[in-house]
Amino acid sequence: MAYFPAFIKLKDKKVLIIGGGTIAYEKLMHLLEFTSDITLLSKEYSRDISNLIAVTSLNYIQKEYAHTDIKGFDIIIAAIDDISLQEKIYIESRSHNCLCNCVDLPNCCDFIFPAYLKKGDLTVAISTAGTSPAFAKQLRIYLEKIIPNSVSGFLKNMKEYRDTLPKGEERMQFLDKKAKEYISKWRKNEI
Ligand SMILES: C[C@@]1(CC(=O)O)C2=NC(=C\c3[nH]c(c(CCC(=O)O)c3CC(=O)O)Cc3[nH]c(c(CC(=O)O)c3CCC(=O)O)/C=C3\N/C(=C\2)[C@@H](CCC(=O)O)[C@]3(C)CC(=O)O)/[C@H]1CCC(=O)O
Ligand SMILES: NC(=O)c1ccc[n+]([C@@H]2O[C@H](COP(=O)([O-])OP(=O)(O)OC[C@H]3O[C@@H](n4cnc5c(N)ncnc54)[C@H](O)[C@@H]3O)[C@@H](O)[C@H]2O)c1
Repeated sequence: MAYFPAFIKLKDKKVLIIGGGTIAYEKLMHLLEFTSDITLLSKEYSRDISNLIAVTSLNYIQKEYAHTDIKGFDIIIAAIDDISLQEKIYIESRSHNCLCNCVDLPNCCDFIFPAYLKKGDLTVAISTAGTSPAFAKQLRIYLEKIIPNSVSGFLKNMKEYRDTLPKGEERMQFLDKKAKEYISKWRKNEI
């Protein structure tokens, strides 16, 4: 079954990434765009992660994972190169009030990472339900090219209208017309 697309507010959520290699770094870079309350736990850290730790105030613990290390975290990402440990962490997470993502085991994921692009307040997220992460990535690259950067300014104006115009049918029609006009200009390469 496909995954329900939702946008999660990470404010006040404690995130734990277990693992300090290539994939942990990728997940970390994506999460850092949305929250800074991230703790890393790993036996060893890659050069990229070590460099980041040196210049930011990321919490990190250098140790082998032990049962109960996930306690107190709301979101767990098991990014170790040990599939049986990923499964153990997932099973353990069932008795905690948290969401778990295991990077090798789609069946042991309460949520999966989409490929996404951000332009101002626009976020476009792409999932293939785990069928082809490579395709999700390439589609993201394509959409990044075709979605105009001006969309962030356009959305700022739309926010201003919503904040100032009185709610109701008239405002709804006005906003719909503005959105339609923007997309129509975009399609004619006029922006
Ligand atoms: C989108 C993206 C987001 C991100 O990482 O934040 C993401 N994977 C990305 C890249 C990527 N991952 C892989 C390749 C190699 C080519 C290929 O296999 O296609 C590439 C391409 C590359 O790196 O170039 C290999 C891979 N991935 C998973 C497995 C395990 C398995 O499938 O069993 C294996 C096999 C490992 C092995 O080889 O053994 C699993 C998952 N990967 C997901 C997300 C989730 C499903 C997303 C969806 O709905 O499609 C899910 C289920 C879980 C999760 O990670 O949350 C990010 C692109 C970001 C971007 O650039 O925009
Ligand atoms: N989901 C995805 O998008 C995706 C994409 C490609 C690969 N993968 C999978 O992700 C996994 C990780 O890949 P990688 O390239 O980051 O590996 P890596 O070897 O670069 O990193 C593994 C990290 O896990 C740490 N680690 C291992 N066992 C540990 C333990 N018991 N306690 C604490 N830390 C421990 C290591 O110290 C290391 O930092 C692989 O199994 C790979 O198949 C997932």
